[in-house]
Amino acid sequence: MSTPLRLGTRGSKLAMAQSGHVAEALTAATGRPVELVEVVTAGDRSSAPVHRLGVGVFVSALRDALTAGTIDFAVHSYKDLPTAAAAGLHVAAVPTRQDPRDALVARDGRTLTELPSGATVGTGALRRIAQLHALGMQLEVTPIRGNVDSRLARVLGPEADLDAVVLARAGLARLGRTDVITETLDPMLMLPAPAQGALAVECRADDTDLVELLAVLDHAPSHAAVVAERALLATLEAGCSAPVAAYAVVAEGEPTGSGAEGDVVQEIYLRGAVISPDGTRDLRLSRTGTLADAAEIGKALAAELLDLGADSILGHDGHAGPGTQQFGSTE
Ligand SMILES: NCc1[nH]cc(CCC(=O)O)c1CC(=O)O
Repeated sequence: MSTPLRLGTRGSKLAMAQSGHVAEALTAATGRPVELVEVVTAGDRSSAPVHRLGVGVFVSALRDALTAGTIDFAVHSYKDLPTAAAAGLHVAAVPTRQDPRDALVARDGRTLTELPSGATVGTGALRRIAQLHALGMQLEVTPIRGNVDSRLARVLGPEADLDAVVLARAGLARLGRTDVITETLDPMLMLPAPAQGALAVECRADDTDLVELLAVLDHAPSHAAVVAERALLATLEAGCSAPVAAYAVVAEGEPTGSGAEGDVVQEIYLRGAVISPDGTRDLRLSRTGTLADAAEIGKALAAELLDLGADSILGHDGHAGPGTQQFGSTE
């Protein structure tokens, strides 16, 4: 029996669930045993709003452990990874992505359109806050943080103080809690975060045997979708807590004309959005291309959004943007 591979993971229920799935899948595919090693990150220790903690709060300690060699590989929620490449590290696989859409969990089984004006909706992400305001439903959007259970308790628990919360469907799915969802939100209304629902399996770039081994976990269409979404995010120079949304769908396109073999080309459809936190400015565009051009599609869509003024929404042009305004109050 070979020595177990050490898989570094955050200790939250969600992180443990997703790392456990990856460990099982790797052992099933390769026969290699995997042990989970818990690593505490700054994001776990602080209860400040995520957009105040800075990029990478959930991943830096895991990456430090990888670099130091105390773990062999790590599983991250891909949307929590900063877009800047990490020196010496490599994303060796993106497993099949979960449904990336956001979910509404509301009292009395309500859907979004059934929420009365003034209904209180909790969410921590600027992207969701912005899109909830953009609906023009006069919702009272309340910033919340914490793990999935504590967020659900704000609606479902004995001390419930909110009418609804919005959170990633993927997180609920990994915890086996999709039963509480009252509506899975249409991406045309609530476009997900870049890479939401996807995992990144990361190891040291020079650990070539492991890079090769982990590749069995990769799902090419999921990987390409994430590449397109994150190219958009990186080109906008925005982080995981910016009011930027992107969602790529990979589908088989029309067979290309003459090919006797009837080549089926995989097409990628990317939609991106930049929304001001108060919802008054809302830029949304989409674009299609081939799978091989995933990164270029993301960059091109970001360039189009910048042409429309995304910069001023993101605060890169010296005007007030998310970095310079105050959020966190009940708007
Ligand atoms: N920002 C927190 C976070 N990071 C990853 C997930 C779970 C969903 C995923 O893996 O994309 C969540 C919870 C949420 O957004 O509700």
